[in-house]
Amino acid sequence: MPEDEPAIAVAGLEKRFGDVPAVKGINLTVAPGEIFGFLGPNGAGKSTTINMLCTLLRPSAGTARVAGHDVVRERDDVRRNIGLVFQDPTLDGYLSGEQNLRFHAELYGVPRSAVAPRMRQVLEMVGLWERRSDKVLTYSGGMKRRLEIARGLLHSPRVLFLDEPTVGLDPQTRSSIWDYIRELRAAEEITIFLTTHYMDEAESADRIAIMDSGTIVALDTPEALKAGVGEDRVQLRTDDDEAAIVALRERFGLEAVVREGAVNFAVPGGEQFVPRLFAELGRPIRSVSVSRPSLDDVFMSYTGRTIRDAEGSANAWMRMASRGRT
Ligand SMILES: Nc1ncnc2c1ncn2[C@@H]1O[C@H](COP(=O)(O)OP(=O)(O)OP(=O)(O)O)[C@@H](O)[C@H]1O
Repeated sequence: MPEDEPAIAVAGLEKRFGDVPAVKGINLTVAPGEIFGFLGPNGAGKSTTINMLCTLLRPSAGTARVAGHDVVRERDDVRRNIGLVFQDPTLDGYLSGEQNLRFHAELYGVPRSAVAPRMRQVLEMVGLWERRSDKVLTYSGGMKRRLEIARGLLHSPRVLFLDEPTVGLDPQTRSSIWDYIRELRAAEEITIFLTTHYMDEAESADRIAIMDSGTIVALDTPEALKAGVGEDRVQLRTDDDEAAIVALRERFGLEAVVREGAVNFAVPGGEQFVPRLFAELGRPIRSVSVSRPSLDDVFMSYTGRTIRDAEGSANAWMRMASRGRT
């Protein structure tokens, strides 16, 4: 791959399943060595996009180049240069960790003399070298995910695709998987493209794209996206929330809602606003907290929904759809 070629370059990429436009003409470029997060609720089109980039699905229109090769015309070159860790585990539980990796090395034609040293390197990287001879069915969920990451790296790919690498894992294991992802980038200089619907995880990416209903609605660094929201979040605890909401509207022209047992609203320069709030609200205040916008707020500002609401409606839709089929 030439030095200045992006690791991933996507232009006008589309995928339709019959009448369903799953991906509606997206554009993005990922630089070599970047950790790029692809974020969005269920059904947004993340997996469809990643499947096209990995050559597992043929685009309906547009182009995508990965590691310097076209995903349609140079499929085998793309495949040789990418590693995949997908949502559904594909490890063989009756084989040891080491045997699972050997099998993969053969599939990918890793030169025989390179297999043993590389296997040790990747197993040490994910902290599984000591457990390499144990059957995979004795591993915890986090260990299995780490083994899959090691396997995805075995043939030294230029780009590693991780589709929801931490889904279903507890918060501690999720954070340790992220530690591995960051170490990996430092150690291997590879590009990492991952999907997630955990907003807190997306903070760890260099840049993120937020996808909703088949389109990219925002793409930037997490910091820039949050700064773009512009307003801070204020949580106010009072003895009479309804009266506080009326006072906020009448005195400051602010619209507030009750959420998590407190009055919530957004205002530019939240910290500077607090003294005015105490002086002018005209209602007793028990406590106030101010926070910077989160990626949840970014998602809200671009889509008008929280990611959880978006998932709720997608799930409700899927339940309806599956009832419709019976
Ligand atoms: N093989 C398929 N046939 C028909 N429709 C599909 C197919 N695969 C995906 N879709 C539809 O395309 C849309 C995007 O789905 P996709 O799986 O890419 O979303 P996602 O963002 O990855 O969601 P999740 O987080 O649930 O994996 C959805 O409406 C889905 O129902």
